[in-house]
Amino acid sequence: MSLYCGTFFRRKSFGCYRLLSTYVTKARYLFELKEDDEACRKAQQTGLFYLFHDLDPLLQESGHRYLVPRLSRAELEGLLGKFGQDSQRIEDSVLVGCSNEQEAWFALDLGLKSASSVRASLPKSEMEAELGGSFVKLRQALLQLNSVDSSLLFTAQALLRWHDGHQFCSKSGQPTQKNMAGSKRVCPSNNIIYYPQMAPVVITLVSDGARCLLARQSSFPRGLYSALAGFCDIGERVEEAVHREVAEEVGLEVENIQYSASQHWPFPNSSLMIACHATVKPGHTEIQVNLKELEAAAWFSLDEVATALRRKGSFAQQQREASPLLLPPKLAVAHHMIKEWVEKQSRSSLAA
Ligand SMILES: NC(=O)C1=CN([C@@H]2O[C@H](COP(=O)(O)OP(=O)(O)OC[C@H]3O[C@@H](n4cnc5c(N)ncnc54)[C@H](O)[C@@H]3O)[C@@H](O)[C@H]2O)C=CC1
Ligand SMILES: [Mg+2]
Repeated sequence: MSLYCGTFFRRKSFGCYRLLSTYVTKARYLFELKEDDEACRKAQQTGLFYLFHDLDPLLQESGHRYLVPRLSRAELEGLLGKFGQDSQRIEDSVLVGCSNEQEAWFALDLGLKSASSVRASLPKSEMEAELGGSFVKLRQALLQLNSVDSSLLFTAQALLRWHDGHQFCSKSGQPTQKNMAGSKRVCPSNNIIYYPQMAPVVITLVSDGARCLLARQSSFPRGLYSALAGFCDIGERVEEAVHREVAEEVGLEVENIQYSASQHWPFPNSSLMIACHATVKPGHTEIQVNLKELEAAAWFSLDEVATALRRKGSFAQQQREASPLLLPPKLAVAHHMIKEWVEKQSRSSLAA
């Protein structure tokens, strides 16, 4: 195999060369690590490790941003040794990605409570002192992380949480075993395989052609409005879930459902957010808020939404300034949809 401008050439069985892009090579490598425990164990020798403590990632403050440190195998073994743990503990880690050069990345939680003494939760503050960083709640750190780091940490946290919650087979009650990469767990007594799961959620930005509908739950920060979101029911198509959720939450019927984007969202569990735009039937714009689900919902004009999008400063700052409308952070798919709607409306009002 030779490396050429980030692209691999691989000999095919019938003798000619086929071009494999860096992306394809990476995808095939990750697939191999998930399927082959020995290959994954080998990758742990040269890989890098993200650390967590009870699902909080290790971060280092740098000005107004957070950096995400990664430990080499030698550094991790040194740390474990200081806390009386041997390197076997490294096999609890889960695979979260790899570099273009096939350096595998893993996440390891050293703070989860476990009945076993070999899997003891290591003391948080002593580890922080040793590592020169802090284990920070991911939700709190969201706005100070870049999008690449946050996406990796979202995946890592979701996978670690899933393993923590699936230690036992729901049929036999026996302990399940993780494969080396952490892409599944198996019950040795009946061979049932458990795979990490995400719950599909539809999130819909409803428009009446001139305004868009935004809503808030009582748990949202003061002033924050977002698009309508809801978990898909079992057996439902995405379109059906969009129709039902909008009807349930604001009492409206929608049409012209258009897919926009998707996002993995780890809070409070792992959801696959499926973002769609939709319109209401002409003349049918009267909102009837379901107060069991929402605190308020309202139509907002292009001007109101565009002004809120342009506003700079943190949530806390905007709340202090009593901004009339706060929107979800850039990292959330809801922000992306609202921005997309503003751009489309602005283009059509210019063209008119
Ligand atoms: N990334 C983003 O831009 C946004 C993400 N979200 C996320 O979307 C998710 C769904 O939004 P909600 O309005 O709360 O949903 P929702 O409108 O379906 O209401 C939540 C209720 O649905 C029920 N439910 C059904 N299946 C569930 C499941 N698999 N997990 C948990 N609850 C389930 C529960 O009774 C729960 O109280 C939330 O986790 C929220 O964090 C919401 C808005 C924006
Ligand atoms: Mg909802």
